[in-house]
Amino acid sequence: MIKLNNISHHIGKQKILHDITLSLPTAQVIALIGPNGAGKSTLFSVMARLQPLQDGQVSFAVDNEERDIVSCQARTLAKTVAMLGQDNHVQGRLRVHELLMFGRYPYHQGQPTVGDQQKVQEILERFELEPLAERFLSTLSGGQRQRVLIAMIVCQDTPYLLLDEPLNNLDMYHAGRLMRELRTLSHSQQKTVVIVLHDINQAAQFADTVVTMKAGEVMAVGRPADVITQETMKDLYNVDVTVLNHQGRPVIVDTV
Ligand SMILES: Nc1ncnc2c1ncn2[C@@H]1O[C@H](COP(=O)(O)OP(=O)(O)OP(=O)(O)O)[C@@H](O)[C@H]1O
Repeated sequence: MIKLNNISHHIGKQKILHDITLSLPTAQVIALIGPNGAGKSTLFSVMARLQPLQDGQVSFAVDNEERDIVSCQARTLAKTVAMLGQDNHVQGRLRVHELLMFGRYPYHQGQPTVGDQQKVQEILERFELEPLAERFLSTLSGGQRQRVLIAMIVCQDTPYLLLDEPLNNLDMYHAGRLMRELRTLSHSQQKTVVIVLHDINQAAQFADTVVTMKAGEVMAVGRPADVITQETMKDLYNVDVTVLNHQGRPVIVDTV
């Protein structure tokens, strides 16, 4: 469980997050949706301690223990939550398998073990990255680089993953593969995967829970069928949609 308690956040004089209180269940795929500028990335960076927590509390439950992000040691936090941001600058002179090994740093601290190598190999296979393993990052396409970055985050093997728009640059095949892989990780390895998505139909198809945000506030939390409605889409995005049903999950079509 992730517990967010009365989170508020300012940048300069502007209030970006307004008193967010939220409990997110364990072992689920949770989609965080909302319009540009709603505060989704800011919330993630506060949750992952990339920005200092100004107001409120954030904790991650691990083995009946609540890890508060303010008091948690850096190494413990790195074994608790991994985050993929939107702007990822990677050193181009690294090979793909070397970047994945970076994800193991909290465990090996610079001295990889056989176990770390096995983990990297497992993730290379799971994400169909073996053909790229020896390539330098600077030689990869945008989508390939994105897939490698996500694989590095998964190598970190944390119980909580925060992925900010992971489907950026991914084609239809790789987007679907990634969402299925994340669902498997979540349901079979009890990982909690929170994903910012702009593709509402991906959220509708793969999320167990959808959280909607607008203007720094959480508007709704629930199952896709309950949250992704004509009214919610109008309220969030000011678009008129038709909501269809496919195997019990909503599918939206822009009807403007
Ligand atoms: N460094 C900054 N300085 C000033 N304002 C900022 C800064 N970073 C973010 N903001 C503002 O905070 C608000 C929330 O931004 P944030 O990036 O969290 O939104 P988002 O929901 O992730 O948006 P998007 O879907 O466009 O990625 C926006 O109004 C943005 O302009």
